[in-house]
Amino acid sequence: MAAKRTPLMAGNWKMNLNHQEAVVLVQKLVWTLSDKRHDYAKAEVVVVPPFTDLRSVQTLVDGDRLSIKYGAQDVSVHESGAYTGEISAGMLAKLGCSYVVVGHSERREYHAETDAVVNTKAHRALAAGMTPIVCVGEGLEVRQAGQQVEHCVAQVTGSLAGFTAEQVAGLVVAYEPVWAIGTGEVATPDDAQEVCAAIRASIRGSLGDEAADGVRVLYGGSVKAANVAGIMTQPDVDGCLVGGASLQAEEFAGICRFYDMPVL
Ligand SMILES: O=C[C@H](O)COP(=O)(O)O
Repeated sequence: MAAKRTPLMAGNWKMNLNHQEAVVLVQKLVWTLSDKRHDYAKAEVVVVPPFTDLRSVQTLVDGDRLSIKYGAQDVSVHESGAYTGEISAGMLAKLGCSYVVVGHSERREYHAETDAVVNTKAHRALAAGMTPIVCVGEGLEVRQAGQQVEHCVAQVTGSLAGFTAEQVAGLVVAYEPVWAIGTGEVATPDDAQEVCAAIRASIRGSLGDEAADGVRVLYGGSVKAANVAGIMTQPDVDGCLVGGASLQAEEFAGICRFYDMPVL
């Protein structure tokens, strides 16, 4: 019998909102979810603010015993030392982060992160007690050549190297087609399912049922409250990694409550 995977809705704020704005957004989000009687068993809710906001978010979440979790957008490949500007996994764990996004396409594109770098970051996060959200996804040219499955499976294989089946069962992989990020161009539910299913199948092939049935595979790319329900009907999509729409409390709360949204 396959493990039941709790859906996960993670809001990646990217380089938006200072620490004061972060507190306001988290308060609004939690209030909206509570007003709508959000069932956290139906969707885990995570915010992923910039590093500079994390202490304020931690204070709010801990002080008010909020049910949401939070994470970081990146982590250093190094454990500690003379690496100016870097943030270590230990520092993020100390701030109470549950998750760390690694290998986002914007890091791969603007900071030339390879699968090997992403793999090291994922290991750093897990070793510090946090769950990596390992991002993969194809650009437009790859999609037009019909190579999206091979491309994403290769990224997953490289990015998850060295993890055991038991570890992978607790990880999160996010499929984000680059052509759908911030463009308003959302992949169809079938597009999302095709690649998410292929990722799970490849994990099943290499690490077995425990890893494949446990790992949560998210979709990301122009997700909104209006289109989330259709995406979430797909059997291999376990949640969403949301960018722009996570900056608005009402909109992100609607995404978290995908189970009450109409399938359009
Ligand atoms: O991390 C989030 C993704 O890049 C999606 O961003 P978006 O929802 O603004 O398209």
